[in-house]
Amino acid sequence: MKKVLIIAGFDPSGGAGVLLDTKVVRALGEFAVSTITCLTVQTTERVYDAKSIDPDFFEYQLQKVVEDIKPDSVKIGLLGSSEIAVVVLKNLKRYNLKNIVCDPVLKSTSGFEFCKSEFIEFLKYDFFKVCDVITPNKNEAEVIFDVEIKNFDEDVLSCIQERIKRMGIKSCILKGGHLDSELAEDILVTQTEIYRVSAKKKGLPDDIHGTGCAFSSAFATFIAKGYNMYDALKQTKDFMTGLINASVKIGKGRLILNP
Ligand SMILES: Nc1ncnc2c1ncn2[C@@H]1O[C@H](COP(=O)(O)OP(=O)(O)O)[C@@H](O)[C@H]1O
Ligand SMILES: Cc1ncc(COP(=O)(O)OP(=O)(O)O)c(N)n1
Repeated sequence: MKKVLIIAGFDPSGGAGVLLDTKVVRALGEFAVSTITCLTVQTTERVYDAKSIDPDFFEYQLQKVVEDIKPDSVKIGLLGSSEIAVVVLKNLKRYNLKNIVCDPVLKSTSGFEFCKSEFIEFLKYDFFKVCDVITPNKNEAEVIFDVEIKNFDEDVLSCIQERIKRMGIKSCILKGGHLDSELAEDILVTQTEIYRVSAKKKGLPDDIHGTGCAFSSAFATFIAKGYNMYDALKQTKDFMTGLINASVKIGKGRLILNP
């Protein structure tokens, strides 16, 4: 059995964060171990607050689990503070962890700002370099690459490809859930290739909660299974389409995924 290390935040409603991530890994037949970076007060309607775990305590948690269980891939979700991000970066290097998939969660769809500007600079110029792939949505990609995105046209993609080379980022999957289009298109941009997958969009762009968390966990699981990036993306897209089509309403707010 493959092991996927989840480094992410806690959403008590189960619609995002480690509760969803671990369900995704399990649904794909592999084993998730999880470390929690921060706690949120959150429902299917919105994020109310977030509080980081003490960085030393978080590091203790991470080191002990990694010394016990060697992961086949790592999914990084909400980091929540520069202090936690510094600890994660230090330990990714220290334990020489491989197959690192980072979902750069900056702001919730309901508008809650998870991080400050100096934290974003740290991610851009120090953290992303050690990741094998980052998976920003439209809004995150605009902040990370300093480019306005109305759609994924050739000009936008070549601009992003040029920036990932300049910033030393190995590869990036641009997620198109928030674009105003009939298709939900996701694009893998490496330093040399551009590869697209798409599916029909269900409902309105922001109707479903947790899609970014599920996407990055599924992708990390397919990488742990040994798929290359292109096949992992195809598999992830099929898995996501099934999950999204079966999304459920369990609270007063957005639909959630139930892997
Ligand atoms: N309404 C939708 N219909 C179909 N696919 C969607 C929909 N919303 C998001 N997706 C897909 O879910 C995944 C996560 O994308 P996105 O919602 O953009 O990320 P995030 O949750 O980080 O904002 C992508 O594969 C995207 O194409
Ligand atoms: C604890 C926690 N982690 C991540 C998110 C963001 O979830 P995501 O799937 O990226 O996007 P939205 O559901 O906000 O559209 C979160 N809300 N909480």
